[in-house]
Amino acid sequence: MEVTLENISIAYGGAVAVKDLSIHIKDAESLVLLGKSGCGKTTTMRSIAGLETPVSGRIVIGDQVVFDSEKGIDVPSYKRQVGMVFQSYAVWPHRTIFQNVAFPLKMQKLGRREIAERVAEVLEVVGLTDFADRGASLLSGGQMQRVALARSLVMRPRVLLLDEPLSNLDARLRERLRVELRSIQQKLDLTCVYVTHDQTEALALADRVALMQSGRIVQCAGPEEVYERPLSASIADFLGVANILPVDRPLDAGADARRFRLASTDLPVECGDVDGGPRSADADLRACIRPEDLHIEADVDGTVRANSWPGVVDVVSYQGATTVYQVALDRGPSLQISAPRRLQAPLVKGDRVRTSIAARDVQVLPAEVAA
Ligand SMILES: Nc1ncnc2c1ncn2[C@@H]1O[C@H](COP(=O)(O)OP(=O)(O)OP(=O)(O)O)[C@@H](O)[C@H]1O
Repeated sequence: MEVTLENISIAYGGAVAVKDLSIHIKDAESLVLLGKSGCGKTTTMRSIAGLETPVSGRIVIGDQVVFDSEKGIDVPSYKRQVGMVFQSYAVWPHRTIFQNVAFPLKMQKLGRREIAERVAEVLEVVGLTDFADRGASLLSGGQMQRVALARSLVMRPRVLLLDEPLSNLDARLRERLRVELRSIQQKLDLTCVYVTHDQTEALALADRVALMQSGRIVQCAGPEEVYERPLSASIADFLGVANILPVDRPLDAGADARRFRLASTDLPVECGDVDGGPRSADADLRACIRPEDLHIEADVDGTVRANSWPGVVDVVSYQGATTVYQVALDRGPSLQISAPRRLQAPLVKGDRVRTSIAARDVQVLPAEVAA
């Protein structure tokens, strides 16, 4: 079922939490709202469920207008046929899994046989068929979250809203359930809106990621696009690009829009030719460099070239599959470099090294997306 938000604004007292937000979610699409705490993700999602009343705008689910500030339409939450799964499972410990999942259908006064069939169907989807008669207090966190999911799915919602549903689980379980959730969403062709501040989770679960900052969507695209081509340095930062370095234009840049130097240094840097390079009108520019794109090797000559800078190893942190180095560049900032474990002649703190990067792996971006 499609969902459309048009010019939604939501305020608490005088403070605006969501600003003139518009987005169209396609049928069977998984849209992830991603952003820092307080950016308005939950508030946006709750407005779809009818748990927040926008001050202005329009919300349409399928062909039903569920909210329209101008026409005074505000369909109550229970009539919107929207399912919700939260961080806390809200599972009743003294009931069996079957009873937990059957509860909303009982409230709808469905017949015994239909309830049994529908519960069996969703327990199979979430992989809990063999646990139907088990008391909910005996479940692990991951199983409880699956019960909560089953209880939402059993209502056959038109849209499923998930608010950080995995954040109470340990890292390994979270990874597993992430893949399971994605598989269930695709198998059932569910339209989902998923809220998280975890970028890995967002990329893994999304058909499209909507990045939010201060109540606005600042970029909305497929996970690969968002990861490979963030629109601003602050988005890149949020997506885990560890080296964000202010840059200036060199005096001799001439017509070459790809040439810069790291700010307050004489270290030249060249970026790739993505979309013709950064616009010269953008004043506050940052070079965004991923630690895994930087190359590190022992150095003897100490010369400075474009994208090839000498420095000294400050920190070595062995991390299993990779080793992370912090290198203080000569007359420049520190860089974080992640090197594959086997390709490396051992380097230790205090070693003189050269760090280099291909121009295509340097993105020069404005600090923020223009408001
Ligand atoms: N009930 C409320 N009363 C007053 N202000 C609120 C209320 N709920 C949210 N806010 C404010 O609205 C803004 C957006 O909050 P929201 O919960 O949507 O952010 P979020 O991105 O989901 O953050 P988190 O990841 O921490 O849940 C925040 O500044 C928050 O303090």
